[in-house]
Amino acid sequence: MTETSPVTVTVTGAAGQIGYALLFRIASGAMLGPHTPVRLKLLEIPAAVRAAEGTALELSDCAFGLLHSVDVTDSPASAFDGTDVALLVGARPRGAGMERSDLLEANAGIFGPQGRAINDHAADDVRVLVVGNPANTNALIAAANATDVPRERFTAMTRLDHNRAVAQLAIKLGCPVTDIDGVTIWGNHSASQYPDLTHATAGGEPVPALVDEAWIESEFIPRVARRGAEIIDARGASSAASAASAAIDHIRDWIDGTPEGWTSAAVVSDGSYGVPEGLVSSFPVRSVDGAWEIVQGLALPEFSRERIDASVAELIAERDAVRGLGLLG
Ligand SMILES: NC(=O)c1ccc[n+]([C@@H]2O[C@H](COP(=O)([O-])OP(=O)(O)OC[C@H]3O[C@@H](n4cnc5c(N)ncnc54)[C@H](O)[C@@H]3O)[C@@H](O)[C@H]2O)c1
Ligand SMILES: O=C(O)C[C@H](O)C(=O)O
Repeated sequence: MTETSPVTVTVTGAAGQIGYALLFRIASGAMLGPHTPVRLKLLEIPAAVRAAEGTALELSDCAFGLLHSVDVTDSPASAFDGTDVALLVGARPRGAGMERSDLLEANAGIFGPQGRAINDHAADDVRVLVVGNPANTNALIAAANATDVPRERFTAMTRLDHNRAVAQLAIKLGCPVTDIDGVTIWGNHSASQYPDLTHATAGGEPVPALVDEAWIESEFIPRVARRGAEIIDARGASSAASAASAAIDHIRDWIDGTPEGWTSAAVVSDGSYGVPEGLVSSFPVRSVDGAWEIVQGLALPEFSRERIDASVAELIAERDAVRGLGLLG
């Protein structure tokens, strides 16, 4: 017997790779816990609705005790009706000959209307995670088009980068991932991101004393920042199960609180660490009482400052490009 009322979760791009890896874990209770029933709403473009309906048939066949219902639609208004948790996964991938500005414009055509639909139809306490790339700027667009929803409800995913960084460090040190704390991803979910080990610890020991700087600069940082490309190269498709797992980690921690230490998430900047207010940038964060808080007071050596500034400069350029196209509402 379940103990709480159902939570409505909307997943866009539900027929895609990440959607397929994500939906079954949500329905099994991995995201909202073993006592919370789930109403799933799957949003797809018309051409992929049939495939999403196939996924819905499989969800039914799993006989998940927590799965209250599954609706499939191509209408953002009905997909976000009453949504408590919105996972915006569906996005337009970069095609041959597309410039970055074309990609931003194509995605604005998706995230602007979805932001407005969230504004008009979602639950008052909706939480939004943007996974579809360029995730930070797509979240900025969605938030700008949801003027009645507090901006802190819009986030973008850098938890996959965070998890990659923790895993790479644990491999290097030959320790369990659970020994690692204090890792941060700063900036954009792109190759410009800064995976920062300055404040990291392993089993309580400061990491900078355990690994040499050359490894951090020439192996760790590029490996984590370019891991997406490494996966595409090996798999012939972009990361899907690991992205789905990171999305589940992000929402679970947002609702339940971060266990100890901190994690990374792209949240709307309040000006902390000199990141311009309003940009959706990755920070060290804790979730307290159901809200993300940026961890304050970390010292930033020059090496860190330069890398954060470089990634933030890319976010500013993306913001200015979409603003120039009139896409920020
Ligand atoms: N932030 C991260 O860490 C991270 C990690 C991995 C992938 N991604 C990004 O996630 C996105 C999805 O990846 P994927 O592998 O699932 O891609 P995919 O191509 O397999 O699936 C994308 C799905 O989105 C759907 N879609 C497109 N426009 C839509 C719209 N307007 N409304 C609803 N659905 C729509 C498509 O029909 C497709 O089924 C990509 O942009 C990818 O780059 C982000
Ligand atoms: O890197 C990519 O293009 C895909 C995705 O954002 C990833 O980080 O795996």
